[in-house]
Amino acid sequence: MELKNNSQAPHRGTVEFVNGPVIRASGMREFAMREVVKVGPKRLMGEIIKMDGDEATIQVYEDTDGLRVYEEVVGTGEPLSVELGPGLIGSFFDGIGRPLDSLLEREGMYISPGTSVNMINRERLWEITPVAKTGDLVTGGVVLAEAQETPLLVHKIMTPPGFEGEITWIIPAGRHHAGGDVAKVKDAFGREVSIPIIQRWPVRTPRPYRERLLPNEPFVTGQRVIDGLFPLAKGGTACIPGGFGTGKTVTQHQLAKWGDAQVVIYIGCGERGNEMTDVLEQFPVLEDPRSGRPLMERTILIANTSNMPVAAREASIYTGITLAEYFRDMGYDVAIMADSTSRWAEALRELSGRLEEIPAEEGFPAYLPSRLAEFYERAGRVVTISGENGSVSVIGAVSPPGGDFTEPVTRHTKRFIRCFWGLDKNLANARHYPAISWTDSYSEYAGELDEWFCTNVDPRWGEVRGEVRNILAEDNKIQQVIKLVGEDVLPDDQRLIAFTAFLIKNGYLQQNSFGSDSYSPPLKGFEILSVILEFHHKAMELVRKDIPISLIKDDESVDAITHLRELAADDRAGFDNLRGRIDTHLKRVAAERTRKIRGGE
Ligand SMILES: Nc1ncnc2c1ncn2[C@@H]1O[C@H](COP(=O)(O)OP(=O)(O)OP(=O)(O)O)[C@@H](O)[C@H]1O
Repeated sequence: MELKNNSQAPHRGTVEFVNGPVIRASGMREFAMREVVKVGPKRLMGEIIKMDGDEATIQVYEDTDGLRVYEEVVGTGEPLSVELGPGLIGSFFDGIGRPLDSLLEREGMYISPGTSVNMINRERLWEITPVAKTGDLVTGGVVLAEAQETPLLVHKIMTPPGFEGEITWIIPAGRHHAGGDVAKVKDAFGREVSIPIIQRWPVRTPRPYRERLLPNEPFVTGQRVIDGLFPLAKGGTACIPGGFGTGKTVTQHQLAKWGDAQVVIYIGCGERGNEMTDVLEQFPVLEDPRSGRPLMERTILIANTSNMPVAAREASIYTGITLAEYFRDMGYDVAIMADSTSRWAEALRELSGRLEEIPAEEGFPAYLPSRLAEFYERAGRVVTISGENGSVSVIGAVSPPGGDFTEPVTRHTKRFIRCFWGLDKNLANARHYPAISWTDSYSEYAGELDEWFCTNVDPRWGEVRGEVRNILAEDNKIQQVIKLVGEDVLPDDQRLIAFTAFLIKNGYLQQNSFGSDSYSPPLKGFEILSVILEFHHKAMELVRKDIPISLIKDDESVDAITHLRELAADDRAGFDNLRGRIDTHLKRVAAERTRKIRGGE
């Protein structure tokens, strides 16, 4: 992936023009498109984004204040790359992969321009166990050795993609520095090549895989509205658009904590300075609920510091997704969350303005959709080049100004994602959490995932899901009528639909992230819905026999439906007990009615 031979003397050019994070330089004929360069005496990091003869346009990832024309631009011979190896998990990086934890320690909250530091600490010792042995023939992606990176994750040190040869030396079991080699391999030309533990990969190039798999396994989140109505597949794409304070961050945290992934990559793109501090403060205290250990033991954070120029924010999502693909290649399920992609798109807009490009809608560049596609298209469940199954699921929050889902970032994002969890301001105002709208949201995976849920949860999964959606859609129309003429004029069958929808909303869709209901396994959600639907079917029979809805609703057993979520998923006796009480109540109502009719009342 090298752009040129590093042993050559670096190319040099001259700054001609500075416009914030965008500069133009001359004498650049020898440089390569997308090459990383160091600019000026502070050696600010930049990337060539346009070449025109002898001139190049460079986006600089650091503050260009004080930079002057005629200062030097020096090539590095490399595209923008990340380091891959043990030591990534639990770290905080900035958008271009500089480790914030060690920078914060060294430089404080405001990192000086030109500060360079390795992404992975070379000196750190790891207990490494070889997996391959001398004489093995290896190809790209083969696991050579393993290190217990954190109590929650084994790091697999692999051969780089595209590699082939015979192992002539393998690291012995024991404690080794991350900066060393893991193996030596004789390649097809008989040359002995060392494979380092820490490898590099250019962030804008997707890592290769063997085959894409169908998205037919769910990314179980433990959030009922998602798993039950708008499920995400492993390797799928989702977006969470929502206005200010509607619950994007809480939802992303829930997915990070409970989502079906061994590795979480969280990209915080904040506008306000304190948003980044929030991310850096909130994440380390989050607990992995399944193991009781810190969530950071399977998480990497990428936070864009408020004092970093927009270009670094633009790069952050590529840095994040490359790290995700690396762990996918080890055979892990990885979830990547970007909060919020609107701030990332604003970075694109600002850069485009500086480049004096002709703006498209609302000032965003015309290539906004293709950039969004580049990000979301790197999601997927795949067979890796070494034959393992791994996945990268991508979940992007969007913050549309004023909660308007027709603005360009939300609209274009919708073209590339298959799961849309729209947050509704009215629900958030009514403190219905998660405020995921059941009318605006959709999942294009639901059909493909039904089979998995039918096999692994209950054979009636698809049927129940369909009926619940119908009731909610019907209720939507009924609510419009109620708004106009009130509930009293509605026929009882419609009032029952509205009541069942109320039970679904309050007993199933609402889920408090901060209590014991924070994680709801699919089986529990299914049990709740089946109790609600059983009640609905029996109640509808009574309504058809002209039994007033007021009698049907009026019982403690019916009220108790909205408390079913307090039961544990495997509390079969608890669910059956309520089923029994509802049944007794409805039978009693029917019997009383029959007695009254016989008695001529
Ligand atoms: N699932 C939930 N359960 C309980 N409370 C919730 C839930 N979702 C959101 N909230 C409440 O809503 C508040 C705002 O949520 P959050 O900070 O996630 O919104 P946001 O959309 O990220 O806001 P911003 O636009 O400022 O980034 C939270 O502090 C919390 O009180």
